[in-house]
Amino acid sequence: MKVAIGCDHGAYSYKEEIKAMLKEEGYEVEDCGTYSTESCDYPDYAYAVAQKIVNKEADRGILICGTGIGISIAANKVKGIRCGLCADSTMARLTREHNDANILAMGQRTMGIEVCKDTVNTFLTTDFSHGPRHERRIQKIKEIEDKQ
Ligand SMILES: O=C(CO)[C@H](O)[C@H](O)COP(=O)(O)O
Repeated sequence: MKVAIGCDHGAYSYKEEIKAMLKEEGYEVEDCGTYSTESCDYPDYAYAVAQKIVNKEADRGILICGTGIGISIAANKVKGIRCGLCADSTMARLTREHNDANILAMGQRTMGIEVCKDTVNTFLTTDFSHGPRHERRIQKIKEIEDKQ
């Protein structure tokens, strides 16, 4: 599985730790930045990771900012992106099973690194549940996108 990862300055150290963990676990990782703690704008990295997903250059995305809020809002503006902001592995499991989320968002200023790592691992190893009710609801999300 190929994973695209991105962050802003507020989450640079977690991005580096998670990238190292994923490589150790055998994932192919594309680092979309940022590449330092210099102040930057989270929408730029949300867009970069989202483009990797919609262009099928990556299977899943991981985005991290201070809270995960801004970067998830930005990613969800891209048609075809379902970015779940998750604070633990239960949320990660449910956003895969119910929402078929293709990007996980988290916050470095709100979560511990070990919880983030568990959340990432659950997100990457949980399949969509494929129930008719979930598929119907995701179809309705797509219909909202098409109305814009
Ligand atoms: O969490 C975030 C967005 O939701 C950002 O990481 C945060 O707003 C950056 O703040 P600052 O520029 O003050 O470091």
